[in-house]
Amino acid sequence: MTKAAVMGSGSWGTAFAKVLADAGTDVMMWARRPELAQCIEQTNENKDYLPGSILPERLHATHDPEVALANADIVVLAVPSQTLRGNLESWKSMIPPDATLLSLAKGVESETLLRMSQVIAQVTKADPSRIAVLSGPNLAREVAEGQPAATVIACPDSARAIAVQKACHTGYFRPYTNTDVIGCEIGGACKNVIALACGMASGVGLGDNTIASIITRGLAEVTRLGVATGANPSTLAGLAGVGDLVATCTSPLSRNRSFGHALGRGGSLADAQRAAHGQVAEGVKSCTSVRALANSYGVDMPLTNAVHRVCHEDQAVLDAVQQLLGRSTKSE
Ligand SMILES: NC(=O)c1ccc[n+]([C@@H]2O[C@H](COP(=O)([O-])OP(=O)(O)OC[C@H]3O[C@@H](n4cnc5c(N)ncnc54)[C@H](O)[C@@H]3O)[C@@H](O)[C@H]2O)c1
Ligand SMILES: O=P(O)(O)OC[C@H](O)CO
Repeated sequence: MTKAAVMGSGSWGTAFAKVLADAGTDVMMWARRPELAQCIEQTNENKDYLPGSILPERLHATHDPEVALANADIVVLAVPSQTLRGNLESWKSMIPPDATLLSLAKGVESETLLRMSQVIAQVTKADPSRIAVLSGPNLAREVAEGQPAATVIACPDSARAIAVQKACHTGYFRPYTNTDVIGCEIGGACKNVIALACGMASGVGLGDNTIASIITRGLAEVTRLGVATGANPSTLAGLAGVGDLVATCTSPLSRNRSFGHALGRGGSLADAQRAAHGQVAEGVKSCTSVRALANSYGVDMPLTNAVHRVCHEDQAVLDAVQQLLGRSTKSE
């Protein structure tokens, strides 16, 4: 029997732990707060992050990372991208030496501009063949409800990707394998920034033509960055690229889109943060690191730059829209 440790009990950590358990994998979830671990263990529900979703009996929770990680075949990293390094520093000595390390986080580290798989390799010294990422159109609430969804598991070692695929394949969750870790990670981190832009546009009252234009031109700039950093462009035309962009940019369930919407309605960054109820909208921080990464490769990302100006340079959304439309014309 495959054993998975899911390190992080937020919305996606919990929903993905449920997928693993539904697929027949033994799951131990780690929660940062002892009271949340106890509540999940006693009630089979994560009342803070996924209220109303009943978790399978074979899913257990603990506050002790040593207990969670013991004998794990798959270690699922389900914490925000900006805390992953610190978390791994405290967990690395407890991680079984041959476990596959699977990242769920969608971001680029602020200080180093590293993707999550690079952070994992740097901190744990694990060979990259042991490091996998999972990314796709996977809004936690829908997945927890058992609504059909597909995803991508990318790992340089195809045998490990297939083992993870088996561990999380259910009647409603369909994972595809891939070896393009870079493409999946760039797609996942950048779509959050583009979803902020879509939320901002809808917040100021703009309609579907605008949203479709942002998604399409967003995909163009994400693909430029992906190709520059070594991704296969076809990955970005797949579930981890266009698939996740469409889900995140159009769904009211997306925290990034909702956050952008609140800014577009005239709220401050602090207001939008309060409305997120402590949940992470990764694009707010990743717009800075994605912009810096793009600059370091000489890649033009006008939408990402606009999101950065609104989030961190106090530009009004309508001024950002005007600035984008005022750029010189070019071919598609
Ligand atoms: N929610 C989704 O629908 C979804 C889907 C796919 C991917 N993701 C990605 O998965 C990652 C995790 O997202 P989530 O939705 O579970 O986030 P969340 O905000 O719902 O939960 C984050 C979890 O991390 C914990 N946490 C926060 N700060 C921490 C710290 N310093 N140390 C340890 N734990 C800390 C919180 O207690 C919480 O359990 C993000 O990168 C997100 O982009 C989310
Ligand atoms: O709620 P968001 O904006 O963090 O997006 C959730 C997922 O990444 C969608 O695939």
